[in-house]
Amino acid sequence: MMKIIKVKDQVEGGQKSFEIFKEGLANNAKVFGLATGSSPIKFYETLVASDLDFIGCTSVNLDEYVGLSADDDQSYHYFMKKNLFDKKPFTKSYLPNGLASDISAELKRYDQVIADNPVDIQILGIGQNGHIGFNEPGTAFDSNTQEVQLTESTIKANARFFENEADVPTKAISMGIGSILKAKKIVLFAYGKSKAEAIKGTVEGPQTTDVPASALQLHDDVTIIVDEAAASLLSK
Ligand SMILES: N[C@@H]1[C@@H](O)[C@H](O)[C@@H](COP(=O)(O)O)O[C@@H]1O
Repeated sequence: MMKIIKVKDQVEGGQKSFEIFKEGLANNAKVFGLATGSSPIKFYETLVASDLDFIGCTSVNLDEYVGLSADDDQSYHYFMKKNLFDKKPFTKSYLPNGLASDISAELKRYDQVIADNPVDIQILGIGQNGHIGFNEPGTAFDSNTQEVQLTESTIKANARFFENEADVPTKAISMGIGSILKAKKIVLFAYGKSKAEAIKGTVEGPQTTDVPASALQLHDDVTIIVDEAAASLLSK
């Protein structure tokens, strides 16, 4: 089932998802699936300002760029440290290793991490083309962790975080859609007009690999937090 929560802005969206995390912790959730990008930033700020703590908990992130080290300030490792882990550490935090010399061994390792740490609550953003994690259009709904070639549109969209578009890595390691769907509960954020088409496809479109997030229709506990612009193409 998909539940849509319309919010006025990212601050309100952050508060709504904070309530979901808080309730999850109170109900013994231990493993949190985390995401990067701009959409969860206000949510992380809310967590940081709160008195919740994640000692005894585990985090598992969705993805990492290939070729960036954990201390590169464009890496997702760095993003998570800066926005959350430095202030609210988890007892154990996992991300794919973007510098792994043996990528296929790294994919296996990460699948094992996911199998050993079943996610209670998964946070997601969404790409303009409907990607979740870095699962671009065409990705099978039952996919495991994989190395992905980023599409031109994703590289362009993410170029805003880099000095030059040429600096954006062209590959990433991403948890698969099948793995994402195994989370008990999923919370997806989408803000702004550039996400409206993707949200329409996710919620009202057919289940199609052309819109990776439409796979979420297969899950029974998805909350979609949207602002007015991102919700603007929904029929209700
Ligand atoms: N791999 C990330 C996704 O996990 C994220 O959802 C997406 C949207 O980012 P933003 O929230 O900044 O729009 O960007 C990247 O591609």
